[in-house]
Amino acid sequence: MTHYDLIIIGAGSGNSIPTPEHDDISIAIIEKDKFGGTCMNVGCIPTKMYVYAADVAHQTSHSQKLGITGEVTNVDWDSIVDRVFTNRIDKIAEGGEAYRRGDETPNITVYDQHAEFIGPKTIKTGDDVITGDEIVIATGSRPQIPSAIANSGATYHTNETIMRLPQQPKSLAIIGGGFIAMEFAHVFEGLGTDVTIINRSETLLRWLDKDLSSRFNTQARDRYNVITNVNVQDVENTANGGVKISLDNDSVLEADALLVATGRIPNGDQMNLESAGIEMHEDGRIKVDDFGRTTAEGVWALGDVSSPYMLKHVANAETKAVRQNMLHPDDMVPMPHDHVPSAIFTHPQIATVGLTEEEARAQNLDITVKVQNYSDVAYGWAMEDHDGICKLIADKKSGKLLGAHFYGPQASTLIQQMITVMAFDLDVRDFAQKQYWIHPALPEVTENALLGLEFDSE
Ligand SMILES: Cc1cc2nc3c(=O)[nH]c(=O)nc-3n(C[C@H](O)[C@H](O)[C@H](O)COP(=O)(O)OP(=O)(O)OC[C@H]3O[C@@H](n4cnc5c(N)ncnc54)[C@H](O)[C@@H]3O)c2cc1C
Ligand SMILES: NC(=O)c1ccc[n+]([C@@H]2O[C@H](COP(=O)([O-])OP(=O)(O)OC[C@H]3O[C@@H](n4cnc5c(N)ncnc54)[C@H](O)[C@@H]3O)[C@@H](O)[C@H]2O)c1
Repeated sequence: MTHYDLIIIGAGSGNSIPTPEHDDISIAIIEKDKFGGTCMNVGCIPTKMYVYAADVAHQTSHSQKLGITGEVTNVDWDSIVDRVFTNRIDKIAEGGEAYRRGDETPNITVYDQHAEFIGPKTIKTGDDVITGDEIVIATGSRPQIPSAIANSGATYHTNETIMRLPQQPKSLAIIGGGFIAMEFAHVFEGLGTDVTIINRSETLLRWLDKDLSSRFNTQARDRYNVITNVNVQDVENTANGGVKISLDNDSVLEADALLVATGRIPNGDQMNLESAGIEMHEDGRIKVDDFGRTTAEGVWALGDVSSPYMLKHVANAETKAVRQNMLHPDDMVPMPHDHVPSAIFTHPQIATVGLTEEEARAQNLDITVKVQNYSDVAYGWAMEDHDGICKLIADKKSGKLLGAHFYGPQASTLIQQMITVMAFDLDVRDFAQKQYWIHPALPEVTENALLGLEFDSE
């Protein structure tokens, strides 16, 4: 049995824990799959590389409003897969593992089998049993598959396989109406696949502010075949290599491929945590306190396996906090969960931070709300954009921003200023007035939205 000063389970965000400050301690990193984890290998980064290709293809074939007639005459799926994986992602994952196994980090030992606890601070991985003074659990999450699909025996894909299909499907059925479903719907339709979205509830992206979700649902229904208020009852493989999907409204549809995007479950349930005194919430997340400590002394958790937010920027921020808290127990920082933003890289982009109008009203807050159209500013005219909006919600008395929601081109970039306003607790009246706004750039939509808020003191 080998003992380490620190054991890290999971080389997604966990691989960023060791810094030069750890050079003098012995560390084990246990990663059963690829270094880089979900974000690098099957999540944020490759999906956005596909999204970018889809953005370009979509814009090419939708430029008539600019007086340009474009046509996408060929999508070379193999070259897209190569660009993303062979030429970039796979090399980075391999390089990351080689670095940790190599001479530059001699204090680090890599194990490559599944890890589970067999007692307090004691882990079995493959044939090895190792112990650690401190342990960080950063084992992420995995796709959740509805039992009707899992038990059907039919072929289905998740984010882990869909981007590496041997060829682009002519038709794709997607189950789910959340982040992953909407990003892949755009990717595949943008590249020329017929996309059908099958959703359990009426509304896609239903947690969005209503002004955004209603726009999105209208646009999605124009672009995709959207079937809502249904559950999948059964799936069968067809003779031609596709799938036949039976729904509980008695309809049946066929597609070349099926993507399941119905949420993710934290991986703590696969780690025999009880044997180590590590407790979980009912929803499967490992319980951690404000500083990332689990219920077992010396054991920490971060990222999707424990966080209320399954987002990479949150996992990164939690990694920094846990690193600080392990190294400096007298100067601990709380897990950073204030004003967590997110962006959905579908078409159009959607980005959001803080409260929706519905949430603010449910809390009886005294609010001022402004919805500003992209089409009200000069750059919106340049883009001929008729759908984009910036919606801001602020406290009527204090001038503090409570929520910001962008729907349209560059939403994920435009929102950054509003994240800054919230993080630094700025008064939006000052923020609008006391800086230049480049003319005629797209942030003028934010400037105008800010100027349109009505405060009590005015
Ligand atoms: C398709 C998709 C797109 C996404 N896009 C975005 C985005 O655009 N922006 C964003 O902010 N977030 C995005 N996310 C979410 C983001 O990927 C995750 O929040 C983030 O990767 C979580 O990091 P983590 O370190 O907690 O887990 P992971 O990166 O999943 O790392 C966990 C690692 O632990 C390993 N592991 C698990 N169990 C064990 C075990 N028992 N023993 C040994 N090793 C184990 C796994 O193999 C994995 O490598 C996306 C997710 C998906 C699925
Ligand atoms: N751009 C980003 O930041 C990004 C992109 C992708 C994923 N993510 C992260 O990954 C997480 C997982 O993404 P996701 O899209 O799988 O989850 P999600 O929670 O966003 O959406 C899940 C969808 O599946 C539906 N659903 C759940 N169970 C179902 C069932 N049994 N049958 C039918 N439908 C069902 C839900 O109603 C919902 O529409 C996200 O919540 C997000 O945190 C982030």
